[in-house]
Amino acid sequence: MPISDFPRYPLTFGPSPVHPLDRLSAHLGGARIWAKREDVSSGLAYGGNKVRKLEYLVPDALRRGADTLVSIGGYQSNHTRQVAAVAAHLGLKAVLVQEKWVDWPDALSDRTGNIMLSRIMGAEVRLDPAEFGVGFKPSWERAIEDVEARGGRPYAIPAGASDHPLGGLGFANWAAEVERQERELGVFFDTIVVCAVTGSTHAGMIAGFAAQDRPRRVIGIDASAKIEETRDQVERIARRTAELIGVDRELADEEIDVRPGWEGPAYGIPDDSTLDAIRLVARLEGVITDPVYEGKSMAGLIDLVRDRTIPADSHVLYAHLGGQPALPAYAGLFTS
Ligand SMILES: Cc1ncc(COP(=O)(O)O)c(CNC2(C(=O)O)CC2)c1O
Repeated sequence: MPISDFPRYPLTFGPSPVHPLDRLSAHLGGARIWAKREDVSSGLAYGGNKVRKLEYLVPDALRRGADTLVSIGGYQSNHTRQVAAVAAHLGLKAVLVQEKWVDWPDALSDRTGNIMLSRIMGAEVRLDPAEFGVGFKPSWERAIEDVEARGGRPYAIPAGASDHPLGGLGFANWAAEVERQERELGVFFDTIVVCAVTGSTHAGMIAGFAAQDRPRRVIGIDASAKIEETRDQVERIARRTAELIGVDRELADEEIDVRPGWEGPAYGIPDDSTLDAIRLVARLEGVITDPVYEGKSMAGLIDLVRDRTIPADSHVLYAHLGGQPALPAYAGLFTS
């Protein structure tokens, strides 16, 4: 059924803003670059892309009578922080498993940034030594069982709210919102660039745009350093979401477009291109990106515009998905 028929619990202030990045565009001398700002779309603890996804999971959780949202991420997960915020907003509890996804030499990485915010919002934060991986983890399954054992009613939200039957709907709806904003702005974004890790942001966009008439490229920039796993996750969720919202055709293989935007050694570790991208867009536009996610997708965007993979006559829309609250955990990178 069409995306508009799915129950949605509004958690944003309305459509996220779309605005041009004219100084960055001029600096690169190619395509006209615009940004759509999920980082300033909600009043819930600095927002971000997961609020969009949770708009479609919350009705399901409330319908099931859940009293505790249970999710998982790394120590500096933006996703679990957003789960904590939505739980607080709804009067629910939150149990968050925070695994050691990043071997980062900052002593405060499990006590500042996102994880600090989750504690301030009253979430039960469980540190776990397990390494990076976006699949279903034993630590998360134990947390669900523990909530049940103490008489609670858990609602299980996987990493990034991605590998969930409703995980792609948030950004399928985002695609419909973009189409409405294009009419208001009098522009058509032939290319979208978005960061991908657990995959349902990119996947939802692919499915949502496939339901529209005009074709466009939706390029995912992998930030996991496990690009084949990311591509598989994006493809599976995109096909499942397209079927769910009634797209009347099969997605073509080339619509699952995931690319490496950086050459870092592992998830959560920024490389020089990431740091260069963070500083460039901050100094040209006053727009802040982070070393784990958006700095990498911004690095990918810059490369694609510079090498004209995105043609000079394009209008490209950069999806800014948030991530700034993790910056204090990487403060050592920005001492000058
Ligand atoms: C700021 C930001 N930008 C992009 C992404 C990637 O989105 P997907 O997981 O939907 O692919 C995240 C995810 N973050 C995860 C988290 O635990 O925070 C799910 C990995 C993100 O937080």
